[in-house]
Amino acid sequence: MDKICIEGGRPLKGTVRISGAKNAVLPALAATLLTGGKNEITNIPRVRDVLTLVKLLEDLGCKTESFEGDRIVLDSAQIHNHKAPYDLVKTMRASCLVLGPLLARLGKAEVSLPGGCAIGARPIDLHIKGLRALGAELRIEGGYIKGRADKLKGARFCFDSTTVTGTMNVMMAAVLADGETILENVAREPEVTFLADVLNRCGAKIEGGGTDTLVIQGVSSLKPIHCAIFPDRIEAATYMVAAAITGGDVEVTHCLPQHLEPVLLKMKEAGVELTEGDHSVRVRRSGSLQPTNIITQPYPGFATDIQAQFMALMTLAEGQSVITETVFENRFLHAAELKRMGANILLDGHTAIVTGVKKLSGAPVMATDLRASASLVLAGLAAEGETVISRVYHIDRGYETMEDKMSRLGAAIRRVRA
Ligand SMILES: CC(=O)N[C@H]1[C@@H](OP(=O)(O)OP(=O)(O)OC[C@H]2O[C@@H](n3ccc(=O)[nH]c3=O)[C@H](O)[C@@H]2O)O[C@H](CO)[C@@H](O)[C@@H]1O
Ligand SMILES: C=C(OP(=O)(O)O)C(=O)O
Repeated sequence: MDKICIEGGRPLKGTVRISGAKNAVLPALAATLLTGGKNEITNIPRVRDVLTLVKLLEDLGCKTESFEGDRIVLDSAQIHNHKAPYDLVKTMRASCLVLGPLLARLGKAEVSLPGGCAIGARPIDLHIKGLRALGAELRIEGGYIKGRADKLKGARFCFDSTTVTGTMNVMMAAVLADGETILENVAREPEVTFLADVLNRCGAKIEGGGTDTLVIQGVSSLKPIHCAIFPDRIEAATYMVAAAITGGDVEVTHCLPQHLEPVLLKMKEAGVELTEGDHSVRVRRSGSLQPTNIITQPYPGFATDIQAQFMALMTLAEGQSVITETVFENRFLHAAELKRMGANILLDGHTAIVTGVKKLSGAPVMATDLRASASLVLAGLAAEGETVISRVYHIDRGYETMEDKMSRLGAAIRRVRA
């Protein structure tokens, strides 16, 4: 298994270009199952999850006509298989996004219960409830969700709590259902709104993207997708923290600051200097870091996917920060690894009390999930001495060429291949 080695203590300087959003491209790829032609998606990040989902779509019958650079042309005219097998689904949460489209397009689906980051139980009961409301018959058998739907019918459904991929799954099924569907208490993340826009440009009739209620008029077919993926807000936030934690000066370009408001606010509170452009943020820090408290929330709150990176930053603040994780019940696995580097973190249920220390020291640490891994890279960049991070396949799931981007900013970081 590959490792990443970092010699810390160098302030990062320069410009970094943000890639397309992993959590936006995955639903857009799954949505190609709903159309019956040549779909074209650009600004795709070359990350492991994308490659895995493309493989899964090919297994279902899609044909990759070309996948060069950041552009894919995927023909979904012939879908001959309705089974998403364990081997392809186990590593990635987003693979469950084929369930709604398969039911809508083929009237049947067998999808292995999804994997993804081990940050909580992550049930998919709300996906199932929503699809059942549209008339699908679903059961869990042998580790698979098995479903049939002769014809999906529009319905009114209220999610018990908000779910990002759950909203996407039910929305994708509803666009080809008979009649009107009203989905209440839906997720408002930009990735959900983007998916609704992409589908609308294919002929779907979805109103309410970005609000907590979606009203969907079913249509009989969709034209192929042509879309460009918007910038990854989590990657952007990660590089902003990299600049801040190393006391550097970095221009983060090709990003959308409006997707990052709570993070920008907290960085300012922490004493980081920010200069915002329309599609960029310059991040500088010369003074000390101040402690700040954060509470993760669904969008537009502070994203849980940035909690681990922010915790790394707060380990070096002058004082005590309280970090509360409300979205996932087990998303503090990075705390134990940060402590190996000298951080002072006390966990109490959903809360982490982080008391800033003067310095972190390089250490061997283990990546446990995607954003936890990013937080260890960030801590390693700031630490004295060498940090060796193992199990970095987690990073490869969601960050495009992270070592190259960090190296270009002046980090002493290298991958040791197994
Ligand atoms: C591929 C992708 O886009 N992943 C993102 C997506 O994950 P994902 O879509 O899995 O996250 P959800 O929004 O569904 O999860 C939110 C909470 O709802 C719970 N829940 C969810 C579904 C369900 O049927 N029942 C249930 O109880 C989950 O366990 C969790 O506690 O949104 C998360 C929250 O912003 C992000 O951290 C992930 O990066
Ligand atoms: C948790 C994440 O991914 P997944 O939902 O695929 O596990 C993430 O992107 O931070």
